[in-house]
Amino acid sequence: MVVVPAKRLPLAKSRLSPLPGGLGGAHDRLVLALLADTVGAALASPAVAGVLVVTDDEDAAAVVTALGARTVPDEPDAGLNAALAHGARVSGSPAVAALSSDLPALRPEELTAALSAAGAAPRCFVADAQGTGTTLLTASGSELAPAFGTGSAARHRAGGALELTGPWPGLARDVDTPADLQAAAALGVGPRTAALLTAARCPAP
Ligand SMILES: Nc1nc2c(ncn2[C@@H]2O[C@H](COP(=O)(O)OP(=O)(O)OP(=O)(O)O)[C@@H](O)[C@H]2O)c(=O)[nH]1
Ligand SMILES: C=C(OP(=O)(O)O)C(=O)O
Repeated sequence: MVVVPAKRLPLAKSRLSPLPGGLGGAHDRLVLALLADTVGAALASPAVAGVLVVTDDEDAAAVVTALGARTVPDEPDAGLNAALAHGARVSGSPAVAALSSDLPALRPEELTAALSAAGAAPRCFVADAQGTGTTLLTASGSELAPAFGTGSAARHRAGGALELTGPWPGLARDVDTPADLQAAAALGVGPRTAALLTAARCPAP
């Protein structure tokens, strides 16, 4: 089971503001598109039994539910790691993966390969493109013990999780800033993010 966290849209991804060019004013729609493309790619991986999104945002919940994910309220309301631990508990699954919700360039094959590689150890993680953050943390027969946040790769490493590396540029490419969004677009993003970027380049008359 893959657990994906999502804050309320207006509060999430504050580093993405101000958005460039034609994307101005589209913050919530962009955050939702990033989430939906991430969840869509995860659901398309045959290695994924299901996706559970931990969120209190009704719009986000409606969109990911339509894609085939389950949702659960962020009952702890105590930050990202509490939300992930809650999702892992609620999932009831012995094999859980926490996946960042801002990976619009994620390809199902990348996640399939990373989850397969994760069989090598009880806890594994994939670092973000900068090498300092984490985009995927897996646990099988072990507590997830998420330690996401700035510098999380070092914490997950120090906590005994095995670092996985592979040809997974979309899995590593999290989007925190407008420059990250450009880098993701260069890799190729999922349909919802792509539609927003296209509309921003070619505004309706
Ligand atoms: N359910 C839930 N999700 C969270 C929480 N905090 C962060 N997230 C989600 O976790 C993901 C990664 O978190 P960050 O990259 O730190 O995101 P952020 O706090 O929205 O971003 P900034 O405001 O730019 O720092 C984002 O998609 C958030 O929506 C939380 O308390 N609960
Ligand atoms: C939440 C994390 O980072 P960011 O704030 O870059 O998304 C992380 O990498 O653990």
